[in-house]
Amino acid sequence: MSPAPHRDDTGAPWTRADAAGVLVRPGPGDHKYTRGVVGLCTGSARYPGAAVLGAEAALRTGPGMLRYLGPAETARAVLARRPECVPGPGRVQVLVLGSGMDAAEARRRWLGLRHDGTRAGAAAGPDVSAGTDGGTAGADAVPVVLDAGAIGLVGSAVGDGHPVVVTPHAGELAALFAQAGEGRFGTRAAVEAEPELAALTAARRWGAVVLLKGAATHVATPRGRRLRVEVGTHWLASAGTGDVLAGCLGTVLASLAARGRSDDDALAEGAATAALLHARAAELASGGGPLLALELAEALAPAVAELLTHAADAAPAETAGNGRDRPTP
Ligand SMILES: NC(=O)C1=CN([C@@H]2O[C@H](COP(=O)(O)OP(=O)(O)OC[C@H]3O[C@@H](n4cnc5c(N)ncnc54)[C@H](OP(=O)(O)O)[C@@H]3O)[C@@H](O)[C@H]2O)[C@@H](O)CC1
Ligand SMILES: Nc1ncnc2c1ncn2[C@@H]1O[C@H](COP(=O)(O)OP(=O)(O)O)[C@@H](O)[C@H]1O
Repeated sequence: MSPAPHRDDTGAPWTRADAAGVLVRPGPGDHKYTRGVVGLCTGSARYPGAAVLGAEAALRTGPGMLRYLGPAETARAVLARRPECVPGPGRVQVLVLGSGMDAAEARRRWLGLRHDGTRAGAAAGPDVSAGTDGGTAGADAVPVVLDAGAIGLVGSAVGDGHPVVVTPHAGELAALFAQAGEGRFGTRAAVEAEPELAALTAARRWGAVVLLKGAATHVATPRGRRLRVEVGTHWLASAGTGDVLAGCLGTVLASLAARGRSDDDALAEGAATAALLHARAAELASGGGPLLALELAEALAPAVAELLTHAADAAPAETAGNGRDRPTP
């Protein structure tokens, strides 16, 4: 007999109160390294804009630090827009890989990160193998967000012991299934017809948390937990907004990892929280009309502020008992 469903097992909407429990306001005891460092390995000569969008989004969501781990020419574009970004290797709490690159380039970058990280650690490489305590690959491997060109690396990253969130749109998830020879969800139409089931099937198949993008966002874990985030506005359906989501997600997960939370439930809650921030930022940036992806990224900061204010104002009963950290006032 299957266990009785708990509240989230039905794919219930992830609410502002739920999301508010995931974010924290920095306190007097914090410094940049207690708040979470995001590593972005995104963008390419073909798609430098994706790196800029992801960096803007990660920074506007409020990390302690953002490291950019891509090639020099793309780093120049990122730094021209955001001098706050720190280029080059160093310890990170989360790695975001793949936005704005094809599968071959994502694989090359992934192999390079693994090689540097395992061989020389934080001093010489981006150190994707070591967690907050500088441990070795396996239990301490940092959480990884796999987007766009990197989605096909999910088996490799999970196999290496990384907690993984993979962020496909319907076409990318269909391609992943098709490459694995699994026909049921091998077309975009099939994924779009049953998005929640497709996300859940993928989460179980690959042992990763899946965030399936679309008109609604579906998050699923390998153990069957499902969360759903409704869109703020359909103006969000434009090029580059997925790159923004990946950056935002990196920061939310880095904050959780810095607090010692990178289990699948934490990743799923972080993913749903990033989707909710993204949806709210879209409403703020759109104001009822078209939005640009860069403006969407900028609107993440007020979306975070709004959520933290909501958390501070919420009655204790609204967030008590859900097992999550309460934000510090
Ligand atoms: N600013 C930046 O740097 C940005 C960079 N970006 C980066 O680009 C990379 C690729 O991302 P993506 O999701 O677009 O690619 P992908 O999954 O291969 O989808 C291709 C599918 O689309 C379809 N298709 C194409 N044109 C179509 C049309 N006119 N009308 C209808 N269908 C059309 C096409 O169908 P087909 O032509 O084959 O029938 C195929 O199925 C990725 O790395 C991402 O991060 C983006 O985030 C944007 C901002
Ligand atoms: N019809 C829609 N209404 C609202 N949001 C949408 C719709 N279609 C897609 N989105 C959202 O827009 C974003 C697009 O991401 P993605 O497809 O990766 O685009 P890109 O690769 O161009 O950045 C996702 O967050 C997705 O959930």
